Amino acid sequence: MLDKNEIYKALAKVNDPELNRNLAELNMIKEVTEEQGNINVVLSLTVMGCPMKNKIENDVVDELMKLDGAKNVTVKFVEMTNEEKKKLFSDNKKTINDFKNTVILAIGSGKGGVGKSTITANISIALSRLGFKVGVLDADILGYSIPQIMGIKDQRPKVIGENIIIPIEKFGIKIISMGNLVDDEKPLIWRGPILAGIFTQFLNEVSWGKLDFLLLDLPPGTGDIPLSIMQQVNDSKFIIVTTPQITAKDVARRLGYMAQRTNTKILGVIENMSYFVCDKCGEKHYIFGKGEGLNLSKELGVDLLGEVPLLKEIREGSDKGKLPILKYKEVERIYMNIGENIVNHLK
Ligand SMILES: Nc1ncnc2c1ncn2[C@@H]1O[C@H](COP(=O)(O)OP(=O)(O)OP(=O)(O)O)[C@@H](O)[C@H]1O
Repeated sequence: MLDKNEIYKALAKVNDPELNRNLAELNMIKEVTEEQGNINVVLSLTVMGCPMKNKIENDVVDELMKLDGAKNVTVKFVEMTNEEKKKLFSDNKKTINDFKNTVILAIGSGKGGVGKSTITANISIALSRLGFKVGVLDADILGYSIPQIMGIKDQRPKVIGENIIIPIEKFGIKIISMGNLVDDEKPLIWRGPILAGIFTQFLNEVSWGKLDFLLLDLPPGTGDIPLSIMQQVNDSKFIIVTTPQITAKDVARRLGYMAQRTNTKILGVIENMSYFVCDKCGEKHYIFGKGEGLNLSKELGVDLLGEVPLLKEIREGSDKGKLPILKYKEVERIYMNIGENIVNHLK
């Protein structure tokens, strides 16, 4: 006869792949019986048509068959009662994510249109290529552009029960954006507190799973929303994006000071649209000015993490939902370099 505790311990090693928590934590183990090595398990699911049913079943069989004396495993599924579902969702509401081992990088710019979302999307790929599990939270709730840039405009995240959202996955990156939840044609007219609430929901009610990096694409500006985000996310690190233009740098510096006042560590500055290399003469032209990214980093006492040139391929790739890092060698080199710099600065 097998030890029941051992069976429960083995079952606790199996995760629900969507909710990223184990079967015991989710109260999914309804019944366990065992006779002469034949183990019968009854598991309760949120919905009977759960697409992860087969995966869960296989994982349970794999784990239980590892036990000494296990001869055969049968898994049956039943559906949770409404009461059980309610309890599951309310229990998991605040605790679904554990960011203990996640570096939260807030990417902000101060001035709008300097390329913060483009940089967020491309460095998510760079970090993923370096072997990290990465999520992107588009905190620019009203002015979202991540779905367009990452080519997921027509996708919708799955919602389980009342309050667990499964992020969209593209290129191995988990992504959530308001743009995938609303009708693109209609203007959004929410004010500060509602926007802050949506951000909190994105953070707590999206099932992010185990992430090494969560990138927050902040809205432009130095107002309420970036401030409330910095206050809500303990221990986030800030990356400031600017162009070499004085006006962009001045607003970026204000954002930097705001970060410092809220005790948010600034990891570094990325200068975007630094220069343009002429197709014909091959020379660098400093269209928006020169060196202000470096100046800003010095003023804030941090490093310049990289300089991204103004490239037609970057603009075209973003407009078409085709990430330029995946298509152009030169762009790949630049963003991979920034990804490596980020990692090195965290060491
Ligand atoms: N290095 C670059 N070279 C060419 N075009 C770029 C570059 N970086 C960004 N762009 C283009 O600039 C525009 C603005 O970029 P993006 O949307 O990323 O800026 P943002 O700072 O996130 O804007 P917002 O303030 O609206 O959030 C986009 O059309 C994008 O394709």
